[in-house]
Amino acid sequence: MSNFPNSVLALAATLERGWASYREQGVFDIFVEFTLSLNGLTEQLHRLQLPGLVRACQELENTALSFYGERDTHPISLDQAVAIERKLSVILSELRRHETPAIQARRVLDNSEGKAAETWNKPRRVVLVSRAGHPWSTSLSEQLGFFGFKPESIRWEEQPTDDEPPLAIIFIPDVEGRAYPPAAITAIIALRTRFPTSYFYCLSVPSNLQSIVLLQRAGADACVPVGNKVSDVLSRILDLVDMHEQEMYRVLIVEDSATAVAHIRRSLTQHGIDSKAINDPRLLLEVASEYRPDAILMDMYMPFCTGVEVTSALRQIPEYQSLPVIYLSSENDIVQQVEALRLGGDQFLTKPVNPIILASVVKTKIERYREMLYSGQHDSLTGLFNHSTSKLQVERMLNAAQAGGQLVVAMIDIDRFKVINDTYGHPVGDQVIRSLAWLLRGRLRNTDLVGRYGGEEFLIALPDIDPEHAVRLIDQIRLDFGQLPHAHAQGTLRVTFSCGVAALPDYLTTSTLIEAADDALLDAKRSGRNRIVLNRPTSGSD
Ligand SMILES: Nc1nc2c(ncn2[C@@H]2O[C@H](COP(=O)(O)OP(=O)(O)OP(=O)(O)O)[C@@H](O)[C@H]2O)c(=O)[nH]1
Repeated sequence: MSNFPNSVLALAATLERGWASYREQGVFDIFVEFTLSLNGLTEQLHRLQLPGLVRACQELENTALSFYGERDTHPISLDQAVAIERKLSVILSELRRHETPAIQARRVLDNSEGKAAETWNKPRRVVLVSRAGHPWSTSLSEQLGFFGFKPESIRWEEQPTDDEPPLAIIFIPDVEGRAYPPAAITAIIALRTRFPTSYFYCLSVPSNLQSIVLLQRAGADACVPVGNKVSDVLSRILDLVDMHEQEMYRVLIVEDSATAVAHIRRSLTQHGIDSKAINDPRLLLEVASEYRPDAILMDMYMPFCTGVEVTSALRQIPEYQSLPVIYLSSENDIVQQVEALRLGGDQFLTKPVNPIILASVVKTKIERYREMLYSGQHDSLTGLFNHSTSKLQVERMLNAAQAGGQLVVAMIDIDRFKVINDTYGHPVGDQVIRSLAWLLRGRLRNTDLVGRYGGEEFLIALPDIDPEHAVRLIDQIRLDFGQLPHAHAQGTLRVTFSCGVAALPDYLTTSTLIEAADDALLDAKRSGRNRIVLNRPTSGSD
């Protein structure tokens, strides 16, 4: 399990220990603890974008919850314990199996110059299953390969040779829109049994409940309806492995009671939520600007001032206007509670707070808050950072680069894009933009910035790499993009892009770096397009 973050390893170990001690003592409270840590593990896996493992954990959670009962129904029966144990051991052994770097979405960049190997987005294995080789299998395989996946095509009756669970299995029926025949269901069950944690897609499923239920029972996670195009399927798979790993939720607790803090932090940790506590509200702004919380748990009555006063002051500061604030108090007076909410709080929880309610309120508030932040910072067509956030990110990367550090900025623009729109229509143009976004996201490291700077223009920034190395890397992406077939009503078309590059220390500020990359892009366009130009000033810097 060494490649998982420590928090996942710790939760998995807690889960295993928790179950062992429940089996020994059969006590209800230990069973509750066990389900709590299971929920925490599910959250963590969700954040790591491991849908198969999430699914397995959710199934176990459902089974455990169905045996929850009351204090006097514990210990549960042997049959029930065995049912839990079977599911638990699948999860734990799958976690251990991921010792290989497969889950890390990293790829080792070519190491031809004897440089230390750098970790890049690793291609992920996707198994395509069809009976006698299907045109979709060939086309999906080709496209997946372009986006950095490792496709493997097999027949219904075959099994993949590699024991490592693939990221996804895609089952393709012979005939579109017909109920899956028994032989297909048998093949799905066999694959699902062997790879319980891979994400399982069944394509061209007729839109009737009977077919969908049958496939779900056999093990399908997603039934893709008839009529979906290859690009729709591809987009689902790319969404599945969105390389941007979610950061842990962060909660700042403002509470003067050390006992209450310990209690709250314990509940949050069990749900995979990070927290920090301060006992003096006067420290709030300083700590918040450094810790960047996703929510604040605010005690109502503290020695220096009340939680309501702090919250209404916080709401005066633009960057904290929509940060969720949840009050904690033993206040039972409804009028006081309503007033507290009117003055800027989002929710009121009465102490002592039930740990499950606390975690679920915190998670719901944070999810909404992050969604709101996400839509303000991302472009809806590609999911990439939008113009202003991309610039802000370059600024951050620049600040993070230590003296003598490296940062390469590149501006990419699709060639003759107007002609593509005019000839094939806007939807085809949109798909070309999305394809380039996917390709860049799949090929670059998690630490690199990929933003949509304008209509058909992308801004990327790569830290810790020298300009020549970055140019070679982007140039390879350029060559591969030029080979990518884009579907339109009459067939496929090929598209190219041009790119301009500038780097530290030739240019030292965000605006000069971007301008220099833009100038180089203009040179690339002027000198014939479909090329990359590095802006290297002959003397000095800006
Ligand atoms: N389909 C689609 N088109 C867009 C989008 N945003 C901008 N465009 C179009 O992109 C085209 C950009 O065209 P130009 O700036 O003239 O450049 P070009 O045709 O790519 O030519 P060169 O850059 O000189 O190679 C315009 O026709 C815009 O309408 C978008 O989100 N979707």
